[in-house]
Amino acid sequence: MRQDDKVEGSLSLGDRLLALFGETRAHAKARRPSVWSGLFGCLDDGGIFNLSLVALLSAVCGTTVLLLLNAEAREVEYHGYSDLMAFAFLALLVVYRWSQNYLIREATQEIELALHARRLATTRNVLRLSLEDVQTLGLRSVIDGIGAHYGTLSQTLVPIVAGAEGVVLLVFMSGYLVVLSPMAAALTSAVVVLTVAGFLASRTRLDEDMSQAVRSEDAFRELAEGLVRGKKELRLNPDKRAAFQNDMIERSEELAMGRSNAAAHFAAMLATGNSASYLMAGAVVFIMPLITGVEQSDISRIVVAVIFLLGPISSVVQTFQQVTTARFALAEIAAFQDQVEALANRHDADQSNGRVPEFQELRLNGVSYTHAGENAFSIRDIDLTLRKGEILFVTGGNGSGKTTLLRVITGLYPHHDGVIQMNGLRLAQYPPQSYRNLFASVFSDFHVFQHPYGLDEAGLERLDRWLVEFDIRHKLGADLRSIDANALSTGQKKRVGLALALAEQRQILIVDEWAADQDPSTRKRFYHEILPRLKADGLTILAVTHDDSYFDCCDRRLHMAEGRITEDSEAWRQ
Ligand SMILES: Nc1ncnc2c1ncn2[C@@H]1O[C@H](COP(=O)(O)OP(=O)(O)OP(=O)(O)O)[C@@H](O)[C@H]1O
Repeated sequence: MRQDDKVEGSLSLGDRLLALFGETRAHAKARRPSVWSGLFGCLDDGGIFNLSLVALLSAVCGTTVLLLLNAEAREVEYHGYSDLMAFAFLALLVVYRWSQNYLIREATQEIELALHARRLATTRNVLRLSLEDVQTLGLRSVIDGIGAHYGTLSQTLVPIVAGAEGVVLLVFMSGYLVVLSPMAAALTSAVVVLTVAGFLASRTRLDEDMSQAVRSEDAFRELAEGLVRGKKELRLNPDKRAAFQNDMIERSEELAMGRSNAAAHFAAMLATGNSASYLMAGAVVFIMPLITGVEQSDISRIVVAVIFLLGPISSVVQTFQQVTTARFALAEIAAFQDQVEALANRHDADQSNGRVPEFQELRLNGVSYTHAGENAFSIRDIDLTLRKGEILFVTGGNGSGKTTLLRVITGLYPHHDGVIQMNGLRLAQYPPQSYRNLFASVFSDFHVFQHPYGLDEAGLERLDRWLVEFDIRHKLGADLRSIDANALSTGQKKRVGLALALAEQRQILIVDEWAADQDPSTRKRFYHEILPRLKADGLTILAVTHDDSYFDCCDRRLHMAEGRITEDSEAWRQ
């Protein structure tokens, strides 16, 4: 089933079940139903109604098993063993098992599908975001927002659904207890009410503990990443290693404290809830006969009923922890979803893959862009013209703004000021996809995906040819639909990156210090053979380079310093 269609449309059963968790998403409240309207709204589509019927069936079976056991225990004394009762008992057990299994399976499946739809919608929105928005969100927040929090939530689903079923069972068994002994029923209700009240009273503290634990986890995860990424530096320098280890110990302690504070709260609740349950059974045996003069045979039946109640009570108490965890994860998911949605709606309404124009000329007049943050770096007053078939080099010192300029030109960053014209037509601040379709790029922080997305059979053939050309084909498997870039050196990976970019057959090629990691002969071939050949094929090339011995291999060179173009020189071939 495709969930995409459900995302914007009516609420699915899973969404309605999630609403029962208590949706905390601010603007979602307008769209989503309250717990009760969510519940009753479901009666229309039969979803929750069906699940409620199965939960009732399960509770009726569970209670009847208890009733039957109590009745049979008394009958055996007078009339002996009954085949019919034994058969009824087994039949009830079978139905009980089926209904419980069905309820948990169906409910968790529906919720997982709803979560899948949300994850999909958020992923879609993240794909719509501009590069600067994704950089603002940060890698970890994206990974958590579409991954980790969903994992946490998923782990709580089975216990929560089982707990919900426990609540229904509890109600039915309590009803039976009322019939047996109103006094015992009152004791049971008192225990349940006190446990729930205790949980609700400490919920704010629990939420704070959870937030603290999550913050500590984030900090620890960052360190754990450093443990792998910075392995070389740590391995070579014992002082660095010791200081890093101390930091890890501190963070780990913080994490342990955060987690154990939350666990301590739950433990106290669990222990109190369980002890109170046993106290309740004790009161039935030791105190009730003194107060009410109840008969011994009735006491036995009440005790059996109370013992049967202990299971659901304990399961409901344990569910509190899961519900808190689930609500927390859901709130984090919703907050991220809202943040991404707001960013995605702010601009870039263009989602079309529009017709790619025939590139003739790109002109920038007084263009500027400023990075986010305090004292952020800007590129300013950029004037440049790029014509079809040109090779344009951008040079300049580290941090002079070359990469930033390339990202503005490609539309990855919006231009904050000035005018960009393509073939004489002014571009919007966030240029449309049809414009971005002009470019293929190998930025210095490029990524090689596991699969060459976007390449059809003809594209794969082109990729194959370029890989052979760059003498890297033999390092990849026979089937280019799967690429393992982890086994490649930095220079080799860049060759694969360039081959992938060229296989896309775009009109403008952007390369950011591509040759920096290549051996001298490959570098020479790149500047003296590959670039001229691409130019001859009609490609326009925009390259950032520090290779001053090859500065003559372009048609024009722009030099940048402190975010401005300080030189724009033609005819470097003279
Ligand atoms: N995402 C970002 N957020 C904030 N500042 C940034 C960001 N990316 C780059 N900068 C800043 O912008 C400035 C220019 O960076 P840029 O990468 O454009 O320089 P560059 O000329 O390509 O440098 P290099 O030759 O070292 O690659 C730097 O001071 C950098 O710190």
